[in-house]
Amino acid sequence: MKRFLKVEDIGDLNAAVKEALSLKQNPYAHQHLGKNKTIVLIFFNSSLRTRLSTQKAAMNLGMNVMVLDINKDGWKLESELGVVMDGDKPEHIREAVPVIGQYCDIIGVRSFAQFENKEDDYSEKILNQFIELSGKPVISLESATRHPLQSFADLITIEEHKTKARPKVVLTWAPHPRALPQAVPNSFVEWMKNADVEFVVTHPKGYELAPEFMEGVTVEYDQKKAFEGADFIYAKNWASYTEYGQILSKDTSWTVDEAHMAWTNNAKFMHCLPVRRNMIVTDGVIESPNSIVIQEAANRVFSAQTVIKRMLESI
Ligand SMILES: NCCC[C@H](NC(=O)CCC(=O)O)C(=O)O
Ligand SMILES: NC(=O)OP(=O)(O)O
Repeated sequence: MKRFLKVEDIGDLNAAVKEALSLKQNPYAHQHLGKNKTIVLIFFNSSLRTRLSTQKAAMNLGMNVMVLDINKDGWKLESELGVVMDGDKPEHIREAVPVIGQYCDIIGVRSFAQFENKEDDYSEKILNQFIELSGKPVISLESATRHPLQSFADLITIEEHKTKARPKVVLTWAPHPRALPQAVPNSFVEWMKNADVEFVVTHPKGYELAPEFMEGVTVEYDQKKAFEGADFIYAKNWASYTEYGQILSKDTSWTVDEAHMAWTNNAKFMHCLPVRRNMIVTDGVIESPNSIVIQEAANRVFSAQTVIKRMLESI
């Protein structure tokens, strides 16, 4: 595997989940695979889970791990061509990325949507420069449009907790004080479309996700109808795609509380975290026995470990 940016990169989903669950059973079975191999994790944005779980995954495989918070500890990077660099950015991404490539065997990069320009975000301007210029396999640690390690962990978690062959999974928008990227919902849609689940997305009007992700996906604007019969509720906020990066609603009637969960088929509650309590979800729901957010975060190690293992096997 040369890159992990989207669902197609992992191939057969059942095989991938099986491999992840086998690594979960025996995390150190391949600890010699990564000997004398180095992974560099570059963060343009904050992280708790992705940083720690990806480090842990690489360490389980015996790799050396280097992590750089590029905005805090590196030089601020210019990414435009033709700029006279007389401002606050001392280094160009076109030198920085090939240099990073000299120091490692695999690169992970986190670079969120910046909401300045929809085309720049949706063309994955930053991530693509890592692919183009590093000369090394690249793993997305959440890009402008996708968060595939999260969605892979979500799928593993659904597989572990489902009580029927084809569960109903509902992605629900929920309110938030800030404008958040569409990466997590886009990716979740992409993975659920390819999984054996009944999948419904619910959100207020104006929060339609990009058509390239939503083709063939059921949208139910009535949140109660969407929740009826659900086995998994996956909550997430995102800012508007059509009115790019705008907050159109902070309607707290969309907050997932006990009354919402009562509409479901005793559904499990999921969220990628970090989550703002009593905006996205109430204390009661996230602390209830049906909340599987910690198990979901735990599976981040095994989604990452599956991907890194496959990359090491193909180096
Ligand atoms: N990696 C998981 C989610 C990361 C990011 N959340 C955030 O930025 C939350 C920040 C806040 O709550 O202020 C997102 O939605 O894409
Ligand atoms: N879920 C997730 O990616 O968390 P972090 O942003 O903390 O890495």
